[in-house]
Amino acid sequence: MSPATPEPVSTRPEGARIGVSGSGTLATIRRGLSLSPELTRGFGLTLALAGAATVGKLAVPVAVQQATDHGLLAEGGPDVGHVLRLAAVTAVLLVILSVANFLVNIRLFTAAESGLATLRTRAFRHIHDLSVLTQSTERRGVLVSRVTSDVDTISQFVQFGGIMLILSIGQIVVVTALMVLYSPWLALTVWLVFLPMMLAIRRLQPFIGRGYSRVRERVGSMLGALTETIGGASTIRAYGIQEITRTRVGAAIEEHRDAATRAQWRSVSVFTLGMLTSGLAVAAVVGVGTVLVGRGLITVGEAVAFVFLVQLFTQPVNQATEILNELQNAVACWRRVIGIIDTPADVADPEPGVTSPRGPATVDFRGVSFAYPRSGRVLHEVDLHLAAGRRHAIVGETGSGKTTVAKLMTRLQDPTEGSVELDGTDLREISFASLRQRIILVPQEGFLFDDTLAENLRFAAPEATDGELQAAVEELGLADWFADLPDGLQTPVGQQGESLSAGERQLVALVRARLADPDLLVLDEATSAVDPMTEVRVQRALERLTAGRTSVAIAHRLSTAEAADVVVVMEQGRVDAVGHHDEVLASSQTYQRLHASWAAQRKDAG
Ligand SMILES: Nc1ncnc2c1ncn2[C@@H]1O[C@H](COP(=O)(O)OP(=O)(O)OP(=O)(O)O)[C@@H](O)[C@H]1O
Repeated sequence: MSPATPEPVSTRPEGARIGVSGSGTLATIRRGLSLSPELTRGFGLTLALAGAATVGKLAVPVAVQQATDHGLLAEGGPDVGHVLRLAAVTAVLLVILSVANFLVNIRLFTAAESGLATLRTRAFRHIHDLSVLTQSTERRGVLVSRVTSDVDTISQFVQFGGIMLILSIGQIVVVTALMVLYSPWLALTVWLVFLPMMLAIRRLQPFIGRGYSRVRERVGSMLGALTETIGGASTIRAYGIQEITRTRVGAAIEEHRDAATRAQWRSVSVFTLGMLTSGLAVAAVVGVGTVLVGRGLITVGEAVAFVFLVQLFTQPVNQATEILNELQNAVACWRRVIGIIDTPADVADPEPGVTSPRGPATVDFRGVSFAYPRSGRVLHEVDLHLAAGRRHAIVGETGSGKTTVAKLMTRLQDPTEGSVELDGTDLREISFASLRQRIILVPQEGFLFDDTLAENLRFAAPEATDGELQAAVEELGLADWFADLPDGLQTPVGQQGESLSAGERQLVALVRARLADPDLLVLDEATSAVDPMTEVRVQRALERLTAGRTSVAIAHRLSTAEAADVVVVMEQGRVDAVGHHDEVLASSQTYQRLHASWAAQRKDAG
């Protein structure tokens, strides 16, 4: 089999896709609650307060019945005193009920906000623990939407829905009990009118739930499309592809609108059904109630109280349907957030991890093969030794596996087969903290945050004083560049460093690496051209940075390969040759080809 042919390999769950939890509704709620313990803390008291408030709602219909039967229609004429006393007691009860309601709301808000902040933090931290590869299987916007808008939806449900669902059911039971007490026949009438609607809603529920799940997915895709477009604004403008981009974003927004409209349609239909049923129930109560009063089976007060009771019955029935919608929606979101938390961190911090002692670093690849998910092998049984304190350059055609080697060396990914060792210890056994002290990857485009230069440098050494930052700059021979900056260390770098030139951003990355002071420095050499003055500065800084340190550069320039102590030539996922520039130039046809093409380019440029 030729090396270029992808071989089927049994892969570990490298870069596992971030999925959606597949557990059932109850299991999802249970898991969701266990991930945010604040949600259930003190729930008993909240429930008791809410229960008292619910029972308190019966005060009005009971007072109406009592006032009618024993006040207005009292034997011997209306008893105003009795009615006023009843009104006073009811008013006091209503004040107590309002205070209880207020406390319930405050307690729910507080619990929901702190519980969901915990969930957000957990999900966010876990995204960070996932391998770069896993992260890149999802569009960034989709992940953002899971941590933000999905958690918001859960929050809406948890704040009101959860407890309201319990209370609504409680209210239906309590109201039914009072109705049966007043008149079993009228109670039966109300239930008979509502029963078909309740059954219909049960059948419609899954349908509504699916609608909301689709809305959540579309929110994620829409955010994904929007963040990509905003992040790639300059490329879009440069290639004049605004129209295509607008169409893509437009399509995502349109799909969301469509899904949201459908979901709302379903939910409004159920709501309307509820309204219609409650109207019919009142009509039925008035009709049947009049007959029953006429036959002397119930009192006038009881009949009037029933109109209020129907309302107290309708409200939770309608509310319960709405809350069930919200529940479906929240469970869909919970599944998505739990999906993040349950995605295995395939590049995990070992427990307990070994601390690798500082000092000159050697690296060994032993029979390393690697396959990306859904790709064939891209590295084939690579054996490689990198000697301490030497400058290495990895060269090869595009796609030959240079970056993959760098990712394995820095443990951004683990090998599918074989092992990578640092001073004889498998990288998988070394704690992240120790690894990050010893190995640093300087990417082509180091990420800069929208802050000052000093704060961006401090990402490598949070404790560093301004003096130490300044010293690092000087050590790399960049004092002249620094002197040119308008505000020195306090110069703002702009969003993603856009206020600096590409070359200056490379310099910042090198100073960061100097501050981190690793034993092994892995450099993805920048391919973007910079002005000659900055180029000289970059080269000078690189020379100083790599002096006496084990370094590996993914070399895109002939000069880097020529200046290295050791050149590693990659060819279609295998190591083709290792040696000094002169040696590999003599022995490797791949290197000869690369060299010839570089030399031609240099001649053209000159
Ligand atoms: N995330 C990924 N998923 C699937 N395949 C990938 C992924 N990243 C890289 N590859 C494939 O792995 C192979 C090696 O890629 P790698 O980036 O290591 O090559 P490279 O030599 O660094 O290339 P370049 O010089 O263009 O950066 C290529 O065939 C590439 O298409």
